[in-house]
Amino acid sequence: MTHHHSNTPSTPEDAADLHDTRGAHEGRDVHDVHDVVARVLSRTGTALASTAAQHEHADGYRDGLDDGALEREARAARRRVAGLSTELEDVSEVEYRQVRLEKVVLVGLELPRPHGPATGAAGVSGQVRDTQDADTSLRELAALAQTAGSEVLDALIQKRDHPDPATYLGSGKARELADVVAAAGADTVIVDGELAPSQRRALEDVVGVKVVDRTALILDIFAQHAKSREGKAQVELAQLEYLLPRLRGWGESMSRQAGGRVAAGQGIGSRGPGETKIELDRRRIRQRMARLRREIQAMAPSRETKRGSRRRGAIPSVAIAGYTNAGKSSLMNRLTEAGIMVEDALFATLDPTVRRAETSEGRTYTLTDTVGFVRNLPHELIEAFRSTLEEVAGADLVLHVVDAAHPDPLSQVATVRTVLSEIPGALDVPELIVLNKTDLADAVTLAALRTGLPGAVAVSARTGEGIEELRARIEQMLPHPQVSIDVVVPYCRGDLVSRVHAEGEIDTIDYVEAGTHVVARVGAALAAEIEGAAAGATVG
Ligand SMILES: Nc1nc2c(ncn2[C@@H]2O[C@H](COP(=O)(O)OP(=O)(O)OP(=O)(O)O)[C@@H](O)[C@H]2O)c(=O)[nH]1
Ligand SMILES: [Mg+2]
Repeated sequence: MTHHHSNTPSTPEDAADLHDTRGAHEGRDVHDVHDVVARVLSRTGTALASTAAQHEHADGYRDGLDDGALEREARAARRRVAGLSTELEDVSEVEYRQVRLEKVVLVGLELPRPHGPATGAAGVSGQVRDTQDADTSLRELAALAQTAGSEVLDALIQKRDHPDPATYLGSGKARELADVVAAAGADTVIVDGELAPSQRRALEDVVGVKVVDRTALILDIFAQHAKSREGKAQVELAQLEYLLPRLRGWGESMSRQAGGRVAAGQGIGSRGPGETKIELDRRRIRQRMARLRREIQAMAPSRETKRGSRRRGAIPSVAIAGYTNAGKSSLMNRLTEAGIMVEDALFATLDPTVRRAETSEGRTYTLTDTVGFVRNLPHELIEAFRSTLEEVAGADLVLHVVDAAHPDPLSQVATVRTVLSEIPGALDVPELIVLNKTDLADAVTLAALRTGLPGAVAVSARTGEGIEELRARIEQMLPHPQVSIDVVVPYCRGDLVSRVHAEGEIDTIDYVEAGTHVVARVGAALAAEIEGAAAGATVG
């Protein structure tokens, strides 16, 4: 991948370039909207109903097989089959913006840091940081594109103060991009940012191939990876949310068309005043979104119940969070010996997985793997995945996994914290930073990270290095059971003694005639149960 760096500032001609090119698109857009909206809305059922069968099927085979291997195989197959589309992928086709199996050219802007000095006197170090940042971001975009199944042919970065309102890139750079695209034989351009519908159209006009933005790319990956009913519904909701304002863009041209019809004496009274086809579509999409929201909400209670029962049983919960590809699933596998899919791809995990694990003292806790975070995570997705992300807010401890071998781990940490700050309560949960991939990270970087992130534990999920220390730190940081008991549990209630071993902290244990004499600290619920059993024994 070559980077064409350019310091060319935007020129006045960029602004002059703002000619209206919409006329050329009108026919195509109108056609697509009819097609696409019809297709979206004619789908029988939603993700919920139509994937239920597939889901049951998967459930039947779940245990005893390596989920990871099966899912990896499925994904590889999906990547090989062009045009194979599940109903969810239809939604991204709405934007005719599917990204798999395409040959792509990436383009990014190198913008001044938002909180840095505003003028050119930014200073050398500031400039260097910006260049690195643009680079890291573009490299990540390349990884995202590959994850979506496309082939990255080339990449381009332009340095600007702000995106061009008309074409995102300056017009000169856009023409350069057109040449690169033609020379490379690419069929798609992916922009490392979010494009307004008009920018996308204008840029498409210049480069002559389809243009996709970062948000659409991430949505596409999520659509490919969503597996559970809830995950699918969440992604569909996010896609419709992304689609809605873009329909409005098309709607303007369609309203003009409708206006023409009205002027020509057609269509008056056929619908309410001003009610165009697009408004009707928009309303129906909103209705569909409302239904998805209801469905997602209806799925939430089962998770609430699960969480509630864990609470009542006083089993502490630990959530794994972190940037995508940091090694969250690998760490989960290490800590639980579970077969969760690990892949060198972004967003390998979309559905929260809960497993049982034990601290160094043998205390049981639940461990939840969560969806990875990424810079500029589309807000549509944060919204749609809110209930999933709330797992983090409900946990007793967050393991924040950091890829210590990444070129810029600290900005990944900042991104993760920004996303967490959007979930009420998530920042109040105690956080343990886990510096992962120590087998790859160099010693100097690692030392710097330990200084920058005091209290962090360094591990390698791959080699197992540091895992014992991590288990010990988890033991320390989990809430400790508060109720002291000093009881004799009758031998017929061995189950209660087992629970003290799993959930509580035992000071002494010995065996007397009446039963097991336990001095320990346990949760309130277990304490009550044990007292009851002990009292019952005394009375009986
Ligand atoms: N060398 C090395 N590689 C690791 C380590 N931990 C994870 N990896 C690799 O990093 C890649 C990503 O690991 P995952 O566990 O899938 O990462 P994740 O954070 O779950 O990623 P997403 O679910 O995609 O957000 C895989 O190729 C792993 O094999 C480690 O300690 N050392
Ligand atoms: Mg994962």
